[in-house]
This record gives sequence, structure tokens and C-alpha cells, in this order.
Amino acid sequence: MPAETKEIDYVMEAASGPHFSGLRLDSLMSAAPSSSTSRSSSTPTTPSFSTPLVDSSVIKQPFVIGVSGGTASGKTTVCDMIIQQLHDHRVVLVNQDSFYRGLTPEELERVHEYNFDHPDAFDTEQLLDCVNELKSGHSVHVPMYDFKTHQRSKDSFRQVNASDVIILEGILVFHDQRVRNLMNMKIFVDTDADVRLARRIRRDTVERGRDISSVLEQYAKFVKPAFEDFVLPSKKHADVIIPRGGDNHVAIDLIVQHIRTKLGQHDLCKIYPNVYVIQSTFQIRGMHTLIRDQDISKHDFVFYSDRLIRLVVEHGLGHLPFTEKQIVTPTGSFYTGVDFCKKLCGVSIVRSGESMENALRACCKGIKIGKILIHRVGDNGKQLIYEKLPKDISERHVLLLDPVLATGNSANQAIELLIQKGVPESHIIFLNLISAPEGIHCVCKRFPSLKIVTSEIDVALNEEFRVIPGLGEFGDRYFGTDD
Ligand SMILES: Nc1ncnc2c1ncn2[C@@H]1O[C@H](COP(=O)(O)OP(=O)(O)O)[C@@H](O)[C@H]1O
Ligand SMILES: Nc1ccn([C@@H]2O[C@H](COP(=O)(O)O)[C@@H](O)[C@H]2O)c(=O)n1
Ligand SMILES: [Mg+2]
Repeated sequence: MPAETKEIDYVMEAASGPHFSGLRLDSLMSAAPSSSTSRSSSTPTTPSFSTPLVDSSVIKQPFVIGVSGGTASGKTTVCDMIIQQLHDHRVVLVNQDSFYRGLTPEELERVHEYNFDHPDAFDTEQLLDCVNELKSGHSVHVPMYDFKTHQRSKDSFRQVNASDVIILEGILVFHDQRVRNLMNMKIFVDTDADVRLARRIRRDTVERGRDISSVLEQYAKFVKPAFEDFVLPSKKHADVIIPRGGDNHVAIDLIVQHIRTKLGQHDLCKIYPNVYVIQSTFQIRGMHTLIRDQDISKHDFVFYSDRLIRLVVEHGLGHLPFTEKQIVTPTGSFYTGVDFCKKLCGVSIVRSGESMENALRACCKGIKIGKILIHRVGDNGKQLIYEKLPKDISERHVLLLDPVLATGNSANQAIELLIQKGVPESHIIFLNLISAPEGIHCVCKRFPSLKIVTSEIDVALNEEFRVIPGLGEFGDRYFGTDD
């Protein structure tokens, strides 16, 4: 074994390497990984499609969870419980404590005057580097901190490998906005202050080599004031507050369930919260298998496309606002339900969008449907040729129809026109069967409050701007003009 390897404590051996999926997302990484945290190697997989514009050797975005709370609130205990319950996923824990600055000899001499609960006690730049590296799919060497000597180990590190889930735990992980921005979910462990103090006295005397009077003195002088000044105000950033810490099994079960759902989602849905992929079932996969098959008959292509379109339309309608409505059933009982949103219309991008009109009409009796025709100019440019939209469109929620989202250029033109006509961006739901990642970026960056509902997100566009694996020219196949 090489000398350097011996010095590393392979605590997280189980998380044995970076994960890769079929889509490259490095252009999306929130911050370019930088260097101060040492890093070890990672190996990309081979691309699975021929000429994608976007290389398919991809780094999958991990799900980052921040866990904060006062000292001895049960943060570490809650993290351990989450890790145990997520046993079928690779999870790593990064403690903010590891990034405590080691004390200088002068500071050590007057350690009782040192405030370990102030944000400046941590090397936050190094913490940021570390999490960014992990998010980029690289392993990192995390410092090892000793609470008895108040120093970092000079020659050992803890190797943490890239994983599906990164949990970042510590009293002040919600304090710095840059650290908060790395998190997909923020949990605050809320435990009664007396309980925390009792636990802290026990822990610090048993595990951290302190005596009771020094623990109490430090608590009154630094820990409690800093909790009030920094930790408590950061609670407002939490998505979830867990009362009673590790005793709250219901909260922990719910959190684990939520993480599992998020991990099952496409990475783009984590980045753009307004992108919805209808839940995949074997029926849906089966229909995609049929319509993507180049040898399917025209009749079957239309039949299975219609079935899929209907599912996307129904899902899209579920995103419309509703009002509560109470009715009386034939048994004379009350039923409290909801009333559909009535002010809506469809807009199809001609020609392939017209294939979605029947499904929309079947779901919404008498719905008005407008049309937009956009012509491709050269490789990338788009020109609006024709539009016919309901006069009162600005008062309606719009379901924009186009079965394939490729570059996003046509969609953006159409959305731009709807906005010019007075439709609020948040009142537009774009429905399609297949989306390319490039199209999603293009549309969602420009129109972040618009919703996209799709049934599958494909790998990429090829050099001819066609979606791959895709299904070819949808309009030609649907309307039988491809012979
Ligand atoms: N629900 C609980 N009941 C009893 N003791 C607990 C509970 N949760 C944590 N502890 C104990 O309290 C101490 C602090 O908990 P810990 O999870 O390390 O808190 P934190 O990481 O927030 O400082 C530890 O000694 C731990 O064993
Ligand atoms: N050398 C040190 C460093 C930190 N502390 C205290 O640790 C607390 C944070 O750890 P938790 O597990 O309790 O979240 C913090 O309140 C510091 O006061 C220390 O005592 N000595
Ligand atoms: Mg802890």
C-alpha cells in the first residue's frame, strides 16, 4: 500500500466512486470546482449514443441536504438515521466541524476566550470547495479535527467519495448564503435548549475531555449568545423543521421518502422545479418503446402516441389552479371537492402540435384552441409565420402543445408571442412527449416560471439538432407524410 494511502482514513469506503448517468450536466454546475480541497481522480463512462452535441459521459447531480440546529440538538443523530434508512443509495456525510480552523499557539494559550460558535471559527471557503468538488463527481480529502487539541491533523484526512446524497451537517451551515445555495433540502433540528445543554455537558465531559465548569462557562459566554445571533436566525431558511430530533421517527421517515423520490427524478427536475416528468410506469415505457421504433406501423404510431399524449394532457391539467367546491351526492351526503379552472385554452405549434388537440378536446369540452406557425430559417433561426389566438387569451391559462421539445427555439418564439399578448408567464404550461435537455435549459432559463410537463427527457441533440434517441419527425410520422 503506498505511504500516502495509509494516512487516509477511508471512512466512507462504501461510497466507492462517482455516479454517472446518460446526460452531461457540467455546464450546469452551480460553481466551478476550485482547488483548495485536495481531490482524487474520477473516471467518466463511455458515451452511449453516436454523435450527441452534449457528451453523454455525465456527472449525475447529487442531492445535497443541509442539517443545522443548535449544539447537541441531535444533528449527527438525525443524519445517522437518514443514512441508515437510505441504505440502497450511496450517501456521504460532511461535518462542518471538520472545517474548524486550527488554533494558533497564541489562541491556544487563551483558548477560554476563543469563540468556537462564531462563523469566523470555520474555514467556509474550504468547505465550499469541498462540497463543490463532491457535486462535480470528485472525491475529496476532508480535514480531521480534534476537539481536545483544537487542531486539525497535519497528516491524515478523511477521504469522502462522490455519492448520490451529500449530507452537510453543522451549527452554521445555513449561515452563509453560498453554502445554502448548494443545498437541495434544508433541515433544522429543533430541540429544547435545556435538553441540549444537558446533552452537551455529558458529551463534552465524556468525549471532548472537558470539565463541567468549563463547559458551563463556554456555554454562557459563547455558545448561547452565538446560538441566538447566528443559529436561530438561520432557522428561517429551513425547508423542514424537526422537533425532538432523532426521537421524531415520523419526520425522519417523511424526509427519507422525499429524498428517495427526488433521487428517482431526472436531474433537470432538481435544477428546474417547474419541469415535471410524468411518473414512469412499464406501460409508459412500453408505449415509448413502440412509438420510438422505426418499424412500427403508422396506425400503431398514432394509437400509442394518442395514449401517451392523453396522459401528458391529463397531468398538465392537474397543474391548473382550482377552487374548492362542495356538492351533494345521491346519498344526500356532502362531498368537498374542487372545481376545474374554466379560463383556459390550448395553443398548438403547427403542425405537430395539432396531434395533441384531440386529447385536449377530449379532456376539456369545448376548449378554445389557437395556433402558431413558426418557420425554421437556416440552422437555428425561427420566424413567426402565422398566429390565430383567442382574443381574450390574456385572461386564460394556456396549454401550449408540441410533442417534441428539441432546441427550444420554436417554443421560445411561441412563448414570447403569448407573453406579448398579455399571458402571464406563470399561466403557460408547455406539454410535450419528449424533451431534450438543451430545450429544457433554453426554455426554463428564459421563462423560469413557466411549467413544462413531459413524459420523457432524452439524452441530447445530435449535430443536426435532432433529439436522440428521439423518434424522428413526429408530425410526418403522425400525419403519414413520411413516405
Ligand atoms: N433523542 C435523543 N435522546 C437521547 N440522547 C440523544 C438523542 N439525540 C442525541 N442524543 C445524544 O446527545 C448528544 C448530542 O447529540 P448529537 O446528535 O451529537 O448532536 P449534534 O450533532 O447536534 O451536536 C450525543 O451524545 C447523543 O448521543
Ligand atoms: N475546539 C472546539 C470546537 C468546537 N466546539 C464546540 O462544538 C460545537 C459544535 O459542535 P456540535 O456537534 O455541538 O454541533 C460548538 O457549539 C462549539 O462550541 C468546542 O467546544 N471546541
Ligand atoms: Mg454533531
